[in-house]
Amino acid sequence: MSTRTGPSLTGGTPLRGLDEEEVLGRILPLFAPSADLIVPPGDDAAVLATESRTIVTTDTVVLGRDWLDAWSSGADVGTKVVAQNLADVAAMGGRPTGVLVTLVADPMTSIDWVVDLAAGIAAACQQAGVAVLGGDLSSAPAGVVMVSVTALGNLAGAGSAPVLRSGARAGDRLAVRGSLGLAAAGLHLLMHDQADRHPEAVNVQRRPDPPLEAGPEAAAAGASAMLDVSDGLVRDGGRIARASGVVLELDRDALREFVAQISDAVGEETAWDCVLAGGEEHSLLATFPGEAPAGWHVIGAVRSPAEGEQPGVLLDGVRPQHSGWDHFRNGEGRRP
Ligand SMILES: Nc1ncnc2c1ncn2[C@@H]1O[C@H](COP(=O)(O)OP(=O)(O)O)[C@@H](O)[C@H]1O
Ligand SMILES: Cc1ncc(C[n+]2csc(CCOP(=O)(O)OP(=O)(O)O)c2C)c(N)n1
Ligand SMILES: [Mg+2]
Repeated sequence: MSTRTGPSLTGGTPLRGLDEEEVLGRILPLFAPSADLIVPPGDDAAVLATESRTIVTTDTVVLGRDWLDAWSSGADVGTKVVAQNLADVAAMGGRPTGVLVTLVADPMTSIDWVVDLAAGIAAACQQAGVAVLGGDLSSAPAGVVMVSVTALGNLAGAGSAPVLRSGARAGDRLAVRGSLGLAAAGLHLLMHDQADRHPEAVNVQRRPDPPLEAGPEAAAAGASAMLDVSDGLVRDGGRIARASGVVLELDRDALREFVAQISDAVGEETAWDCVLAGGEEHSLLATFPGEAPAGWHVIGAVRSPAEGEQPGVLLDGVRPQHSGWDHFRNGEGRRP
């Protein structure tokens, strides 16, 4: 059953009924002008005025791997791929400034879907005060649609340091800003045709809304390490642990409030899986040498590994069996 609103990927006029200029003519007017954009989209490259060190990151979504047409509209896909990228900028302690967008699509893809995608990208960028700098269009074999976004950002001030994954130290507090498990619960409900059981979770799966302001705030408050939770709390926590050479001790009691938000909709056991291993949340996970700033939930602590112990994540002292998301292991495993 389709729960998507908006135009479907197929139907109506296909891209192959237009030329590239006509497609761009439908898309480019949707993007808001920006005072910092010295040369806007339309020339060989854009020129953006910047004041500080530049952060740059990229993330891609693929039809069938990251969304299904029955679940998500073009605007949902555009909102999500922008959010994923801006969360990576925030997780370095920076503020996003601009995005580049590449669409690679089967020529049978509907122009109405593409315009809806661009509208989602435009709205997400406008909400975050981010300029669309341009992008690229290319065609793909039948059934393939892919959207890739590259985001730029600034560190708070000239000479200011980014917050890396490697700075967590024994004695730090581990804290999260934003929700945990909602996007995964939403995915679970969409897969089981039960979207009406938790509309908010389904909305987070379709349109994550990362706490972007909290990234630079955490940096200013002295965060020692930070990342956004894209592949699951245990998996992403493991990245901080290994990069920093520490053990992250998760406190099960502190995670119960996140489980409680979804357990009625998906059941207690699945709710724990969603909180510990659910991807696509794009909340921020950070370590702080002192008190965590207001709005952050302390969910654990950082300690040095015992002799012979590997860096990693423990839940109430036990290594959780949650592996989280991996594109190659979770993919369909067919030979190309
Ligand atoms: N194909 C690639 N070529 C070069 N670097 C890559 C490639 N894929 C990922 N990386 C880099 O590896 C790191 C981890 O990537 P990823 O797991 O996608 O991070 P995130 O979850 O923050 O998006 C990032 O620094 C990213 O830039
Ligand atoms: C059709 C479909 N299958 C599976 C998923 C689940 N899923 C896709 S990507 C992902 C994890 C995060 O994606 P990734 O591109 O690795 O983000 P990054 O870590 O690079 O930020 C998850 C849980 C989905 N959203 N849609
Ligand atoms: Mg990535």
